[in-house]
Amino acid sequence: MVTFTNQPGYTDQALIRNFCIIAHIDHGKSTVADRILQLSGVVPQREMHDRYLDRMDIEQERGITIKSQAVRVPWSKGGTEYTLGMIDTPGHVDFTYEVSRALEACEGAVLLVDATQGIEAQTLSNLYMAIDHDLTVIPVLNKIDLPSAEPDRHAEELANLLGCDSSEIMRVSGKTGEGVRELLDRIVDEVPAPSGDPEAPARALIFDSVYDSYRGIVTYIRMVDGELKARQKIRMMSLGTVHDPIELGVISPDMISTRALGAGEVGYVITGVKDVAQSKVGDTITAEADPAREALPGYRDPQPMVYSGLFPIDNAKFPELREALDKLKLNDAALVYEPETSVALGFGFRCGFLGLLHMEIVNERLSREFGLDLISTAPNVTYRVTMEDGSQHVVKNPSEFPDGKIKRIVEPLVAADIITPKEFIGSVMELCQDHRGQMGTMEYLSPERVEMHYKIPLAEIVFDFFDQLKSRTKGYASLDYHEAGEQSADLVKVDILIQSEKIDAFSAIVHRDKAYTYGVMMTKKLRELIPRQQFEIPIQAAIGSRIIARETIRALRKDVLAKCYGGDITRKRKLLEKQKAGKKRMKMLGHVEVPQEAFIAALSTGEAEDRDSKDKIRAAQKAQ
Ligand SMILES: Nc1nc2c(ncn2[C@@H]2O[C@H](COP(=O)(O)OP(=O)(O)OP(=O)(O)O)[C@@H](O)[C@H]2O)c(=O)[nH]1
Repeated sequence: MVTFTNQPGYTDQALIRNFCIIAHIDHGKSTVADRILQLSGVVPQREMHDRYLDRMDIEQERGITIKSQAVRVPWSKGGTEYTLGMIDTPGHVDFTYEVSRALEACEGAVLLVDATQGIEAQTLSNLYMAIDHDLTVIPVLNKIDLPSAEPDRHAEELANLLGCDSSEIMRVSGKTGEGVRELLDRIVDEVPAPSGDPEAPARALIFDSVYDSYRGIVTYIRMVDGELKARQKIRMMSLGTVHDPIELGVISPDMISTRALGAGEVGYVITGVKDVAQSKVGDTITAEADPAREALPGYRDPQPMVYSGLFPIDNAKFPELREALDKLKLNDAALVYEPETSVALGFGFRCGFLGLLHMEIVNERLSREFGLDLISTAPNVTYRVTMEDGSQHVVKNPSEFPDGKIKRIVEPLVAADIITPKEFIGSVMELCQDHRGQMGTMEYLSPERVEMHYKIPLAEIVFDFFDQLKSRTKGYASLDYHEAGEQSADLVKVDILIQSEKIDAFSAIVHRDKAYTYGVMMTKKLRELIPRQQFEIPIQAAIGSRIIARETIRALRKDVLAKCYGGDITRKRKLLEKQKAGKKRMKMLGHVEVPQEAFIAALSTGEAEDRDSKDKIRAAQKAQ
């Protein structure tokens, strides 16, 4: 086993191969990475566990990769010791931005395809990204140990796509390790060594960072030119700040400090700085003594696809939420946020995410890593509204939806690529039509499978589209999408009123055709969730001043006649009249407190969470 501790300087650039593993979700990237770690000896047998590089608990529990992980592994071929910089990337469409940053740090990409499934939507999108970055692509079929694998068929499919011979497609099993040794040899042979200038002033690209509560910000870098030495002042080029690094090193698979990092190497820098504003993904690090003139191109900021409000359940925790978001942002460059206030939920942040899974993961990380209990409002996309008077509004939140005469509302569109077995073409078309999709072209990838292209409003795709696609195609279809302009649409804002009071957290912008369904769904949900009071509570859904749905929570009534055994009818009537008048007065004065659990349940889309919150509310009611 080779260790890098106390390595005097840096590795010879000609012996470095930096590559990433890219694939559709679940095609086995992390499993193949495990075998590479094992074969190269960087992780001893007794410490090995499945998906070693998925270091977060959420990743292990869900079995998906969320963060790219860079690790250095030694590999010897023909008596020469090479240094491989390997990056395991996520496969889900929400984390494409992670993949694009990883590609920037590599010269080669191993494109894995599950030999039982063949090419899927993210296989294509990741391949195109790798080609865009001029990377050498090594195509590999994985899971060849499975009895249902059809390596010959899928090798043909992949060869057609890449325009190569099917004999060039490698075959491996991440499970048994078969073929992985040959894959590493091929990486050494085919992936070019980094081409930076070792003599030039130092330039290193920050491709990721993380907040460590003991050491402060840990910055992951790819050295492009020159070298950085430990204890030499460094400068962040876009921020202009100068730091004394307290440690430089490589990850193999844990952090190992080195005396220097040279051109082509992937490693980390710790400056001891705890202020999160001092580190920016995409920035260039240079040496203060001999600074580079020009920064590296960096990254394009990702555009959030969906927005949602995040509010601490305990409003006093607002400053903690701000701090947590600042720290999380270091490790999740795609997260954006700005302060927001809601009448119903208090102070919070309007956050932008790349999709619903991203939103779910951020929520979960805030709760696990920072111990925050949060309510998130229903997600929505960004709209542009033009008024009759010519004024323009960008609406990221239903509460920003302008009152008055609207001339035009524009919504974002995505180009969706769906790959499906041909027997499901009809169901996919139907689903896309239900979601206001416009069909584009359709291509056969093989006689059995087609790729369909659609333009669909983003708002239609981010919510339940993927689940429905999976259920209609028995799990066989895959989806990828990217931004594709805008279109005008007939959208309205639906408000929810409880006791005639508008509850801002429940407002939503929806297509006019779906306004009624939303109104009915929300009012019904709230009727079940809000505890009964001494008076009757109307729950209404409205577009402007027009009510489109209504539910009523009946009043709790005391049996005022309980003590009247027999007796005079007029006496009973009097008691009932008195009760009625009392209820009327209460209704006018009464204020409905919507319990926090009701907010959480009403705003969640998951059935299970719904049930859970309903149970909690019932238990609370019982306890009263
Ligand atoms: N039989 C068999 N199963 C495999 C092989 N490679 C991966 N798997 C299984 O396939 C599933 C997905 O593997 P992962 O390595 O988590 O896939 P991934 O591509 O890293 O997934 P994401 O990072 O979430 O995109 C796991 O249950 C693995 O055990 C293989 O070669 N053979």
